[in-house]
Amino acid sequence: MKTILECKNLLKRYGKHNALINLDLTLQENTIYGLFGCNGAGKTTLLNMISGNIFPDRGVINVNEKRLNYGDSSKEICYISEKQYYFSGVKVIDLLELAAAFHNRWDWNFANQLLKEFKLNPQQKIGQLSRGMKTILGNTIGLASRAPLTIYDEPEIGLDVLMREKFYRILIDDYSNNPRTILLSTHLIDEVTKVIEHFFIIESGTILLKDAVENICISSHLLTGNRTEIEKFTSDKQVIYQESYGKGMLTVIYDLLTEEDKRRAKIDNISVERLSLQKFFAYLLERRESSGERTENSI
Ligand SMILES: Nc1ncnc2c1ncn2[C@@H]1O[C@H](COP(=O)(O)OP(=O)(O)OP(=O)(O)O)[C@@H](O)[C@H]1O
Repeated sequence: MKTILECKNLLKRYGKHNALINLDLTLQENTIYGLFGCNGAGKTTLLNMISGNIFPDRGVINVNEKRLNYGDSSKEICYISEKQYYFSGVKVIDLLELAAAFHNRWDWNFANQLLKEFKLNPQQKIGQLSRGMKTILGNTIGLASRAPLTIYDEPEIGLDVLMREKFYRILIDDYSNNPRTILLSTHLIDEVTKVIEHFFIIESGTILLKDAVENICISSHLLTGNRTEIEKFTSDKQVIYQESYGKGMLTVIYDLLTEEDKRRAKIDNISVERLSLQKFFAYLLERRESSGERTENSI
């Protein structure tokens, strides 16, 4: 598979604070990715950098093997951020025309279909749209651009659950007919688990974990039971989180369990549960928070 985006050793400093440090990220063609991280982890800084809005203090960004230089914004990328400011006096149709002029693969038929589907009036001024409708407008541009790399920063802001489901359904349908690379940065991890194929977790400005969603589904387990039994059981496993209560223990592992492991767990009275990606993420970061592994990245 071809690489569409490569970020190498990115550093971005704001004063003494490193918003990004030693950050490497590679995205392949025709894949949907999730980007997750706590508030202030560096997601928006990274996405702004990829889309050329800010420039790294160090490191390299290549889009389709072409280096992104200072001041460049790649036509291969459509970046939709709900934190972006749209001129309030501009009409919906004017913004779509601007986007259409920039993106070579723009599809007007699809854009008009989306306006109807989302009940967006093309003649309405952006300043008159509700918070959710502004998000829908951004999401519509991202979809109709059909850009080789489409990046959404929190595409769910202001949307009710039905609208979020509708957006993700349309995204998947359109992606299956028009494959491209999509990067979704969101806090609603469970909602995108069915949409994304791979994910990245960013913490304190660097990538903490990357994997296929499928691997998390089969490898993340929550074990509860007697402390001594759990400690024995997990001695050869990758432990993500551990918490004792009385004689009991709760442990999260990131490992495949064999049939023999499952038999042993049953005999030792250890309960085994699969974890959702969102829960796994919460335990992973909770451990780092409580053990002090999570630090302020300053050099
Ligand atoms: N313009 C700026 N000036 C100074 N510090 C900044 C600036 N932009 C971001 N930061 C800092 O960089 C760090 C990363 O911020 P960023 O907005 O990338 O996080 P995020 O992961 O997108 O967070 P959230 O989920 O809350 O949107 C934070 O500590 C933030 O305070």
